[in-house]
Amino acid sequence: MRVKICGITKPEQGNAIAQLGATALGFICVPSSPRYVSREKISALTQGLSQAVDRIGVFANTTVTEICQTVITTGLSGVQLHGNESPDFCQQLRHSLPKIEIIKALRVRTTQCLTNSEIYADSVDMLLLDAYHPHQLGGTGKTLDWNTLQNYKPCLPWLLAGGLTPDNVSDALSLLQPDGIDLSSGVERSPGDKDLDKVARLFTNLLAKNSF
Ligand SMILES: O=C(O)c1ccccc1NCC(=O)[C@H](O)[C@H](O)COP(=O)(O)O
Repeated sequence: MRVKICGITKPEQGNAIAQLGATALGFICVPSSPRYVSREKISALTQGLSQAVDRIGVFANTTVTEICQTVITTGLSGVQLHGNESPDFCQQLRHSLPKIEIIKALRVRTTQCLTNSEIYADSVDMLLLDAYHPHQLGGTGKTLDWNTLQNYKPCLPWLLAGGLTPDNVSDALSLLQPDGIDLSSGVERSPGDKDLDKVARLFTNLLAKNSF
């Protein structure tokens, strides 16, 4: 199972989290986020990382040009679209960056969002389900209603996000079988400052559940 830890801002924490077992690290490229990192910062954060670890840039409601420039200057391996990007936008991006993984995040407000996820079938590689918050795009610590996701069988691989912590991840994975999980605030001391003890506990709990 993929384990993505998002909102990395410190090189020593990114390296330690990769060593603990994360298969992907996420870098927030949304300027309004407290976890925002510039292109220069992303390059510094990814410099010593093993090539086996995916480097995902998280964008929201920006342009294809901005995303392409960031990917090219930093060497990101994937892009997560966390705003209101349409399938058409995702297609344009895929055309411009054919070798880059594209993850479309859906902030699930109603079960209709889950049905609508099919519209991305031909334009992205993976979906990420996150909790909806009226004023924040991501990193909210809010959980989804896992019960409503029990019959969710999307056409694409998917990541479960939203309020996951070392303590609740086993419960989530008892109910759901995502292709991976994504955590941010549940393994932090404060926004952008990851707590390595919490990350270690996450992997211990995943191993105990045979999910990793
Ligand atoms: O984390 C942010 O600050 C953020 C800001 C703007 C867009 C997306 C953002 N995060 C995206 C993520 O992938 C988070 O990991 C995801 O929302 C889950 O966060 P959490 O509920 O804190 O685990």
